[in-house]
Amino acid sequence: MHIAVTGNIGAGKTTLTTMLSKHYGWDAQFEDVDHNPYLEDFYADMSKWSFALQIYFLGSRFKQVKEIRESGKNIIQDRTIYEDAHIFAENLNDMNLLSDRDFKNYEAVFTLMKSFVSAPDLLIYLKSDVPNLVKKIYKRGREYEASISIEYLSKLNQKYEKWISNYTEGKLLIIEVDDLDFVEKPEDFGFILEKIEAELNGLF
Ligand SMILES: Nc1ncnc2c1ncn2[C@@H]1O[C@H](COP(=O)(O)OP(=O)(O)O)[C@@H](O)[C@H]1O
Ligand SMILES: Nc1ncnc2c1ncn2[C@H]1C[C@H](O)[C@@H](COP(=O)(O)O)O1
Repeated sequence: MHIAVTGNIGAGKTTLTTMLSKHYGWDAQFEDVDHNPYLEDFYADMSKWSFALQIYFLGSRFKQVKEIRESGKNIIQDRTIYEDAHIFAENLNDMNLLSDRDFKNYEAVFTLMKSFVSAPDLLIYLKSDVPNLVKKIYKRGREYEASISIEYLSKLNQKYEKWISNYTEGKLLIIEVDDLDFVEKPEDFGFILEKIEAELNGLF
């Protein structure tokens, strides 16, 4: 079984992925953030580094897709390859931080890769509003993310809403996380587990 957790920066994907992986004993796959050679430079100068960063994330996410296909294990994945293309790359192009020429080049590679990608059995979307995202990004305290603007987060949120409302590739569970503290409150984590198990009824 392949479950993926999706959502904007700071929504709680990594935290929930870690908790679910421990709870169910599933393998977890995380984004390449700490060893990412472009992320810090990207936040310092988005226009200069956007193409290099997108290609890097695309490659690392495709490697994960391949591992998921080959492992035959139950896996929970922190963010999907779809988000790189439909949320981040598209938004950078809209904001003129990724040129049309580079975006077309990127899309051609993504389209090729997509034919090898299977959708997760369940996609869990952590929906959050921008003030809460800002709070959580601040709480996490990665220095290079201090430059993330409200405008950038809002545009990403709009892209998420559009993408999720058209998502038909597999089962989808939307969880509004702003009033949930699944880190400190076991009952909030229990609420999420109940929702997941209802969606996966029969597969457990
Ligand atoms: N529901 C929640 N309640 C309380 N704190 C949370 C919640 N979700 C995430 N956090 C905290 O917010 C920060 C960002 O969460 P993280 O899992 O890194 O988000 P993401 O992977 O989506 O960017 C972390 O410090 C995490 O502990
Ligand atoms: N495809 C991407 N383009 C730009 N930035 C990205 C992409 N994928 C992830 N990121 C950034 C956003 C955050 O700063 C870090 C980690 O993501 P998070 O949502 O906090 O798990 O990488």
